[in-house]
Amino acid sequence: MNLKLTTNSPFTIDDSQLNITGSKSETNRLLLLKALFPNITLANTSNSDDSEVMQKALAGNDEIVDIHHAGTAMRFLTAYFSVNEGREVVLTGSSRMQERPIKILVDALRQLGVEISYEKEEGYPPIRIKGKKVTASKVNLAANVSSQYISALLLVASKLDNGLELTLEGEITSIPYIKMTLALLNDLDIKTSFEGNVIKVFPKESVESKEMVVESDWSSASYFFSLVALSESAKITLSSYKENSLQGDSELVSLYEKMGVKTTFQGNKMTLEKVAGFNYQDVNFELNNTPDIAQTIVVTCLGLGIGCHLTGLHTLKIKETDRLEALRIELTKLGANISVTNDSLTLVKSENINQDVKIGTYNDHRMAMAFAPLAIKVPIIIDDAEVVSKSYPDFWNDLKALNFQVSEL
Ligand SMILES: O=C(O)C1=C[C@@H](OP(=O)(O)O)[C@@H](O)[C@H](O)C1
Ligand SMILES: C=C(OP(=O)(O)O)C(=O)O
Repeated sequence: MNLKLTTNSPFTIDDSQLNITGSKSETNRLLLLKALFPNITLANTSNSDDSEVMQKALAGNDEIVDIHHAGTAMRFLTAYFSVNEGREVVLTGSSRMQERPIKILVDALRQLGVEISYEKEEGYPPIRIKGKKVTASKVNLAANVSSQYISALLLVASKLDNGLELTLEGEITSIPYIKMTLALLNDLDIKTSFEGNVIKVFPKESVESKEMVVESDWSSASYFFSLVALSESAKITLSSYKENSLQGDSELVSLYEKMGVKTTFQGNKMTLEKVAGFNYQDVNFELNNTPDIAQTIVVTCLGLGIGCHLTGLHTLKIKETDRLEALRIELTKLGANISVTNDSLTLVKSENINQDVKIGTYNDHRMAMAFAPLAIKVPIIIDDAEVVSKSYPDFWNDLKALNFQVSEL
């Protein structure tokens, strides 16, 4: 489905309200923890495809489990099935998922005595897992490729007889996601420690019954930070968000202050407002902690006519697509002067943006959503627009509610 996006000009948003679905990251952690500790209950869970496949995989008893494009489901379930004694599964995914490396996690689980083999290519899904009782408790693994390998081990650790001690090697990437995992374990009174490059999780047979309420998704909120930044004037209130969030992408507040967006909090509501008369300057951001908002930010900069230099982007090439290359190709189509390296991106400021460009989305929900706010500046076409359902199924309806004209081509 191709969608053409346009807006009135100048584009203004009066005091609009939106309720955003639960965090995909928090939800997929809590779905696994609920499988280990069935007496916890969950509220405000994500309605994303990724959480749906996670839920289905945990509820089923299939010999072949297909998690499609869901990276956290692939990684977290690899650990889950590994410690599920007596269960043998083949864990697979989309063709792109079969290009996203999992060797670091498989090697770590093999250190713990788990039997895992590759069905196709060495180092990549699909993998065959023979679950076993794990008594080993020490493991080393590289921490500079994906934090999800670490979170996967941490999530199952408390159910191991002797807990788990992880020694992380190299620079630790996407740290806020590791901290999110530990915070959720701590919420369930599971004892952990994180000192230097060593993380410990202590054994815990059972937890107190408790309702775990998922905060709405900050990565999904990023598209409204961009939309407010690009508007003539705008005020949008989003729920339900916390000022002190477990999600690293809450850094959006300070990042978008530098692009003319003021954020205030009241209870579980977050209000974004365009700052009138803002003095825009080129921006330089280090995004090692917040990789998922890189696409949002660079498109905002293009729309504002400012330059940007973004670093800490080394994980982008192994996500839903090679996001650096996808950005370079699609921004070039819009007339942008863009260059990328293995871990950075530079946009030279420009006033001109080509209109009616068809944006390729590469099976990547964030390519579709990051480029959508640019319709405030020029008419734009989004190819394969359904991809948004990976994390935010209601995205196009929410844009329509903000007076975007969204028409199917
Ligand atoms: O743990 C998580 O929920 C996630 C971790 C990040 O991946 P990396 O750790 O591979 O950067 C992020 O990109 C992804 O959207 C969700
Ligand atoms: C990279 C992402 O998710 P995953 O790694 O879970 O596929 C994302 O949502 O941007």
